[in-house]
Amino acid sequence: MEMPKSNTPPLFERVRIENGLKRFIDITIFFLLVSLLGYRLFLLSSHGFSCLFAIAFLSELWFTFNWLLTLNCNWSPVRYQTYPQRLLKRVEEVPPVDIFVTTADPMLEPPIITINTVLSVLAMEYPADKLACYVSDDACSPLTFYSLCQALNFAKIWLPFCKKYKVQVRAPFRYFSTTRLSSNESTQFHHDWTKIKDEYEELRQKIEEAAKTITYGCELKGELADFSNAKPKNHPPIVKVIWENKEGVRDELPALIYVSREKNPQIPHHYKAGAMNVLTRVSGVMTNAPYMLNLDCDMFVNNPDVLLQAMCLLLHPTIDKEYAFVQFPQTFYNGLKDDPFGNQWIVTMQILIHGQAGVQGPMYMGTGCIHRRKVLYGQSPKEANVDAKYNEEKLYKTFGNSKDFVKSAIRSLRSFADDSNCLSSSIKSTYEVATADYEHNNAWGSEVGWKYGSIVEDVLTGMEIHKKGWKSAYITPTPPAFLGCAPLGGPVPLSHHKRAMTGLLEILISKNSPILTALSDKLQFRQRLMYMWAYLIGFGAIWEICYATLPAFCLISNSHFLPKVQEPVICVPLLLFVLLKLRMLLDFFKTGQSVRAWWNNLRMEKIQKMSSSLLGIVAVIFKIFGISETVFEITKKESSSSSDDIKSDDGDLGRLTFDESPLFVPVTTILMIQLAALYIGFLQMQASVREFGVAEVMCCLWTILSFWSFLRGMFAKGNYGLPWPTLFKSSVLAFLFVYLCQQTTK
Ligand SMILES: O=c1ccn([C@@H]2O[C@H](COP(=O)(O)OP(=O)(O)O[C@H]3O[C@H](CO)[C@@H](O)[C@H](O)[C@H]3O)[C@@H](O)[C@H]2O)c(=O)[nH]1
Ligand SMILES: [Mn+2]
Repeated sequence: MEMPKSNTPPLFERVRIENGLKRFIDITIFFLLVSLLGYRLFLLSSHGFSCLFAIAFLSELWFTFNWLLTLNCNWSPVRYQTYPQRLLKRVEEVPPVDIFVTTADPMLEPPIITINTVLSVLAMEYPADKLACYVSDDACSPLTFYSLCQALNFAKIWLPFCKKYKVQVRAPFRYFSTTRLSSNESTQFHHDWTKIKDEYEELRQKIEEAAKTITYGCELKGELADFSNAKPKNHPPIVKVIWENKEGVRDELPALIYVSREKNPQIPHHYKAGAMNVLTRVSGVMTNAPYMLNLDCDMFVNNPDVLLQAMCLLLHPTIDKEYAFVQFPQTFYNGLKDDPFGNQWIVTMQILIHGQAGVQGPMYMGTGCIHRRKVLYGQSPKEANVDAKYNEEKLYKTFGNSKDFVKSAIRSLRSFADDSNCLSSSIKSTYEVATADYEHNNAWGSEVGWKYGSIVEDVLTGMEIHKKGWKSAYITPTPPAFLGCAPLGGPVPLSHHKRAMTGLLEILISKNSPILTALSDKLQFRQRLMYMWAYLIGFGAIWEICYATLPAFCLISNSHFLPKVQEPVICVPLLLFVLLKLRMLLDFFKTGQSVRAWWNNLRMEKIQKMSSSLLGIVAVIFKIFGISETVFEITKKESSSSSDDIKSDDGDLGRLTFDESPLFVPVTTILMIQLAALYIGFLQMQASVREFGVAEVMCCLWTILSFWSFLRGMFAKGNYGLPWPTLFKSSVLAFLFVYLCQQTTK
């Protein structure tokens, strides 16, 4: 525990997590890696230079370096314990919070999902007059706006119901699909429950019906008239106050505001980061709360106390100037059994991020995070005098030309509370700050707000905050704070991963790279290593691919790169292999997962490295050479939003499905290479022109086993089968590889 002593009990505790066994394993692995390097150097010096050994050496050098980075991330984990009950006794009033929900495409992100998130936000356990929910719609969709208006009507009965019965899950679709009536409850409850469920069902159907009639370009009347000429990528700003808590009533509804920033095809909009900056400004001129919580449209509030939890850290008297943001884990509700796509991130969220929390703090993950507004306005820790930093001219140069916004920014930076003003009266200023060219010639996206330059704006923005010397905290309450939806099936999980890898690598080569700014920023040394680790995940794919094709090369060209079985050094790579897999298995057991889940994650990790990471690298190379820009492709959300959600027992739900996406080509190619290598090795053995390379054969078999789903895909039909063009491209590439291997040995 690291808390200053005082007579009042603390609002939170920061507790070290013991992990002696893991440290021991990690260090052992490190020494084994070093021994392997030593062995490689010895071979290189005694046998002379060979390309094969050089590649093996470089790969192993990479693995060793990367292991040091991994070790750093896991070395000193901490967890936070919060006491919201004490907070309520201590403070007279909790501070206002602005909540941002982003959505960008009504097809990929059906409005019913967004409104469920919004409903869960409106129903949080927090004084309603302190909350305002801003929904950013990057598609300018009349359907989304219509759905929000309908959702508001439903909220008027949903909120009282939630508060009366202390409902935990306040996203209706989830609540009704996970709770059933039992005879223990009162008849009044039965009556209310059935009524609300019917109302929700009606709301859902209304939106479904509307989806058929309300489309872009159709004639719209009344409140929707503003959308008549709007095109998703070309339209003026639209800001609408759907609900305003006019009298500042505690038990009423929080404010709800719809924001669609202007889009102009000539002006870059910077995807989500751009949307977040507009939300920051619009909320600045409207409510200007000192704290901002942001959520993806599919991340609903699962624990209604989250804001109180976070306030335990943010309001703690002695550390007011330390924690810039509080991050909650990304947890998913639509997880399939045993995590077949390896994207539930359970080990990451329950183990790895605690490791990050033990240094300067967790990275910002883009959703489920509460920021201090003034930090995003560029403030550094312990920076007292705002007036000295900004003169009038500098203010406009930094924050842009809106008088009202600049005024609000000054108040934030001075930590002045804003008097509640009438939202509708500030509509005019919101239009001003939501224009597409507002950020021209000022500091938005560079010094203030969400940072531009990477499609993982979150990690970049968080790093820039850490660079100022701020810390961040990680809270993992039970039940989980927020729940989102992870992509299932087809190329979606892979393209999702590819986008992350592209974005991370983008930061590494940008001017913000923590290598370049090492002398001028306040990142702690270990925190810098942590960011390096994250940025290099994608890059590591190159070495993984080398290492996966080396054994195949050896079998084809009748050579060796690993020790023979009779040599005692074989223990080193063997032990390394076992320990690495065992270490991962221990993490899975510790988080209550099965051996199956471990295996699924293991193979998916390997598949991801050789597909999405590889293509991520390619995307970044294209960007460097100006061939194409990196794009934020929105992930398709599953819309299991009806209240009667029947869990499908379909055993094939977790099976990988394929299409002609280039993502599937590299893995298929590598798989074919392994198969060809085994076959050729076998033929040569028959002809007894060689000894048997046991280690190499084992490596090939391991890769084939990891790519089993692809092997099945080579023979399956329909969605489960690899399509002909993919098979054809891969065969050509594999054939080329085999041919080249044979050439080198001639
Ligand atoms: O032009 C855009 C593109 C996306 N979004 C929103 O961004 C969010 C995240 O998009 P999604 O496709 O779901 O991406 P994920 O990979 O699931 O998002 C993770 O990764 C992103 C980039 O690192 C972070 O911004 C997210 O918060 C984090 O959940 C969604 O609410 C979108 O509506 C926009 O508002 N405008
Ligand atoms: Mn998402």
